[in-house]
Amino acid sequence: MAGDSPYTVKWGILATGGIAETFTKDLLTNPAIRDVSDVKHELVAVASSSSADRAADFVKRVDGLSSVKAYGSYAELVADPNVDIVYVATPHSHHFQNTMLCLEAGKNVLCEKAFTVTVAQAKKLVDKAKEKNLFLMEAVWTRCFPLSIKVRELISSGAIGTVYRTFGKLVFSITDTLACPAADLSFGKANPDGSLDFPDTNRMVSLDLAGGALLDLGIYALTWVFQSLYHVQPEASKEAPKVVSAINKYKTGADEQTSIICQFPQHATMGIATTGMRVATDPDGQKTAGAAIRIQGSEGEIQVLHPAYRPTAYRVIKKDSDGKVEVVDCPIPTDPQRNNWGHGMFWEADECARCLRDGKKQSAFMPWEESVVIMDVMDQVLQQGSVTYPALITTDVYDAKSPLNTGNQ
Ligand SMILES: NC(=O)C1=CN([C@@H]2O[C@H](COP(=O)(O)OP(=O)(O)OC[C@H]3O[C@@H](n4cnc5c(N)ncnc54)[C@H](OP(=O)(O)O)[C@@H]3O)[C@@H](O)[C@H]2O)C=CC1
Ligand SMILES: O=C1OC[C@@H](O)[C@H](O)[C@H]1O
Repeated sequence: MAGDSPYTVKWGILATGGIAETFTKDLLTNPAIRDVSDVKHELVAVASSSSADRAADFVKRVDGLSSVKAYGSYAELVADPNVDIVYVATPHSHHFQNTMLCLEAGKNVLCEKAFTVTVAQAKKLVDKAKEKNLFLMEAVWTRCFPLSIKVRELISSGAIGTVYRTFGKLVFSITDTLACPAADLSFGKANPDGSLDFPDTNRMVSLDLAGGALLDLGIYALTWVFQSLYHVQPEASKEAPKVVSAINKYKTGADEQTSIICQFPQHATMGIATTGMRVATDPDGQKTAGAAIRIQGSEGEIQVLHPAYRPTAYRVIKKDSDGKVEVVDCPIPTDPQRNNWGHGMFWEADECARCLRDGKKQSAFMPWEESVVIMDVMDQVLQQGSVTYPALITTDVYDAKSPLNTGNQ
């Protein structure tokens, strides 16, 4: 239980790329900006697989304290007794090996999405966390937003009646499509010559880094399908969906456009998740294209506005609303003491802190079982679309000396 003084969690950051920086800056904001006083966060160590200098540069970039340890290997980070929990911020390809490295060393873990490359890897991580009695959570930060909590409450309280269908789409593109009239989230990433605006070695499209739309972006469309049609169901009646999907591949072999139907026959519900890097929902960047997610019930509809991964508004349209739409803004707070920084990842950090404080090994927002079921869906989709990743990143055999852990890959 919470005492008078906040429970402090000491974080270690594994990798020094884009999202590691964003997350760490959120960690360092004052919890008071989001009305939080029961937990707080301390950055104690950062590791880069490239060099200790790179880790030290990272600490400077995020304006961390000079006492923060800067390591030149992931192994040193997980051996640091001062670290309570490690945030794994490497590409998807690395998550299984890196998270295992942490768990084997006795560290609690918050691991970036997508949790793993295969469902077998996800199950092994969960088994290891159980065996070691450690906290483990897939970092689907959107689930920890007050907006998500509110939407889940609305669904559970019957605000839109019985929910039958959810549309969710997350796309990187420059053009919209007639093929998906419902929901969307997009960025302009298609070049006039037909290529995508990433080098073939970039983690978005490289098979070596488990690239592709599904694992990077489609997971958010699935997040909303699962939050609305699965998560809110009583434990006893939860059913894994039947999955029908289609994939268009990019020249690298990764999926560039993917559509998924999740059918929950016992509940008579369906979730339609689409993702891609070639079609757009928000082509003008002005959110004029409308809802990113549509959750449709017998008495009305909840629409979550673009972007699906970091939404700041939703609306409720009741069947008998007579043209009136309730629009609810949920802005992300910023910290005036830290250059008005605030991205929204602090809510998942707070959730981790509360779980650690309360001795919980998993978060109710993103339970292990749900991470595994979603990985199973994505695994099936990749198989249905014949996307094949290299053995190095699909193996579910842990290897402390894997190049994915030592940084030679
Ligand atoms: N929640 C969110 O909103 C977001 C989540 N993500 C997720 O975070 C993860 C990382 O994404 P992002 O930060 O954008 O990626 P970056 O490429 O920016 O950073 C990845 C970091 O991983 C480390 N790394 C180790 N081996 C490799 C390798 N072979 N190739 C590339 N990087 C390597 C590097 O750090 P070092 O050299 O220090 O070891 C690198 O800086 C992904 O799983 C992605 O899905 C990404 C963006 C947003
Ligand atoms: O998690 C994510 O959300 C935002 C996207 O820009 C990014 O590619 C993805 O990893």
